[in-house]
Amino acid sequence: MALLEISNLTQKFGGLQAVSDFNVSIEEGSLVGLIGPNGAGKTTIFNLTSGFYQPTEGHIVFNGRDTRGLRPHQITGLGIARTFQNIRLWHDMSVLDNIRVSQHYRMGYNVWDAFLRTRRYVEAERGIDSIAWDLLDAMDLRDYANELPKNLPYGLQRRVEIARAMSIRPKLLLLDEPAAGLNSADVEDLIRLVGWIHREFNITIWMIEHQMKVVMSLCSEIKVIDFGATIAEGTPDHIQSDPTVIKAYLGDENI
Ligand SMILES: Nc1ncnc2c1ncn2[C@@H]1O[C@H](COP(=O)(O)OP(=O)(O)OP(=O)(O)O)[C@@H](O)[C@H]1O
Repeated sequence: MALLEISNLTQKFGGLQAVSDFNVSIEEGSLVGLIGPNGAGKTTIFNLTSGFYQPTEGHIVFNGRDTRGLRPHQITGLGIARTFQNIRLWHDMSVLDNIRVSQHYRMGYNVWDAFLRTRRYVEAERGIDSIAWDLLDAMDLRDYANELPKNLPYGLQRRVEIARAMSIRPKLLLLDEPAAGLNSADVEDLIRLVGWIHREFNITIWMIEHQMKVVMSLCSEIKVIDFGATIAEGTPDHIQSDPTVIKAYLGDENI
């Protein structure tokens, strides 16, 4: 059984059909790309998968469970973490606190435990700290633990955002254009980082990306959409030479 099974997914915004009968089956442990021209519906598919929108039609089944009706934090609880096209960090909290805070949804203590500083509270907080420091070490961020993200270069902010997503120990990591806004050295770092995370944590990754270099170096399979519908799928080599894909990106006159 696939880890993520999306069938007949359709999303309408008023008269606009942003996603149209979209299907995908993502196997556990794979690293899969989702590409397509601007406005093709990629982020909408991620927003549906992570519970930000409820689909007009269709089903999203994650780890055997239909996610319809679940709120984003419940979907996070099932093991889906994501990053955003425009980095979303708490810029006035330290890097360490950004990573700590995302784990609180599963802290296992209530407000009275926190108020009375019970053993349950102290142990849960210790666990959160230890995961956060382990991740900072693993992702070469320890030196920046006490910095505010807004004071870091963009490439490091992206790294912090990925570390924060990883702090919930997801089964599936959704990366929405992780290379957006990065310079070429940072793109190389990102390729290394995502490849390393995939291997080290044996995690399933689904990635939207415009930079072909990133997609082609990392993904074993790619799905291409245009106007909300799948137009091609296959290996990077197959996709690169598919005339339908070239036409979608460049228009008829360039073929
Ligand atoms: N909340 C919304 N309300 C209305 N229309 C929306 C909404 N979200 C997305 N759309 C529209 O749906 C279409 C698909 O948008 P989406 O952001 O999913 O595309 P995308 O493939 O991620 O594009 P890009 O590569 O530029 O990020 C676009 O026409 C967009 O304007």
